Amino acid sequence: MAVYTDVAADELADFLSHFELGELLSYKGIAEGVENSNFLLHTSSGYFILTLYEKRVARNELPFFLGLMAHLASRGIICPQPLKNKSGEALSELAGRPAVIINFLEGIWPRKPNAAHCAGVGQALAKMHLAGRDFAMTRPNALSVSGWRPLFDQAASRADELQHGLADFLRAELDYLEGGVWPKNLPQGVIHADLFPDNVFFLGEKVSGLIDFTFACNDMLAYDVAICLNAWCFESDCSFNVTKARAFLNAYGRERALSEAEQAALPLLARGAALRFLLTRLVDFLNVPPGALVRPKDPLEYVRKLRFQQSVASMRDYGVETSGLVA
Ligand SMILES: Nc1ncnc2c1ncn2[C@@H]1O[C@H](COP(=O)(O)OP(=O)(O)OP(=O)(O)O)[C@@H](O)[C@H]1O
Ligand SMILES: N[C@@H](CCO)C(=O)O
Repeated sequence: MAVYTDVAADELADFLSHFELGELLSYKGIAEGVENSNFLLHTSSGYFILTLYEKRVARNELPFFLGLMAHLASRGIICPQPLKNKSGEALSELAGRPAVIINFLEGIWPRKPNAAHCAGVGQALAKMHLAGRDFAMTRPNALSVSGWRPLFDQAASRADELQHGLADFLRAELDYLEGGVWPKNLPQGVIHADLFPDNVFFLGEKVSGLIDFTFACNDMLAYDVAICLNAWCFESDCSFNVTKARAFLNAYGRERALSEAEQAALPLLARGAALRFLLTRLVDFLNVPPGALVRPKDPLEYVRKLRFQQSVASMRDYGVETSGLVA
């Protein structure tokens, strides 16, 4: 459960008195997520989500996330909307943390995504990329290549506690990706940067909403595709599923065709994406704050995914003939 910061009932009731949300009936910490503290609120007006932003989120970045959610919604993307308090502000403070209340989205995230879910997320991701084109604010990706070495340095001395040789494996991959191979001239835009299954809600096999824009930023659009390829197209034993990859990539390509350069770069971007999540998971695994209610995610899952991506030569290994996707 991700609750790093506890909130007392009287403190919450006082906070809610600044909103037009009626009376607090009950609230509970949400048993999912690893980044921020989330609570489900039940008030006399309905259900809402309260997020207290934690370590990886700087307060001055919150207007970007909140503005993006409003922008995407105005372009037809279903995502939570921040609620304004009686003073007209969406961002306030609770228990010493930046705090936002958002509306509750219907749907559930898929515990075992199938090919239809993968197609759904492919289409939704491309639509989000298109909808983000005219969003005026920008935020650099703090967790792109230059952000990985500091994570590695935090974890290197203890990495082998998880797996013998892990520190050397990570160092070699980092040296490679930092060594000038990372693409520079691919199409850029607003990316979600964390569109894992637990951030995509479905009603049946239809996407009903995207959540958690905490890592959204400006970066290569194909990097977002690579993140999803890793997050959606492997089985629980970490074997790659070409049927899911084909469904995901083709659905993405029908909304926004990947250029030849993007396709050529995808295996490399997927290596980088695997390393990025491996590193944050490793740091989190080794540094669970005392008293926090959180279930850290498995770093070794991403070792296996990274090894697979290191073996990929081209889009064919993802089960896709390039012609259908080229811009
Ligand atoms: N708008 C919403 N409507 C319904 N449920 C929500 C909403 N926002 C969050 N949740 C619930 O809270 C959980 C955690 O939310 P979220 O993914 O934003 O947290 P996080 O700590 O930032 O997670 P992550 O580890 O994915 O970065 C979600 O899996 C979902 O169950
Ligand atoms: N989606 C991330 C956690 C949130 O950043 C992971 O699975 O490692």
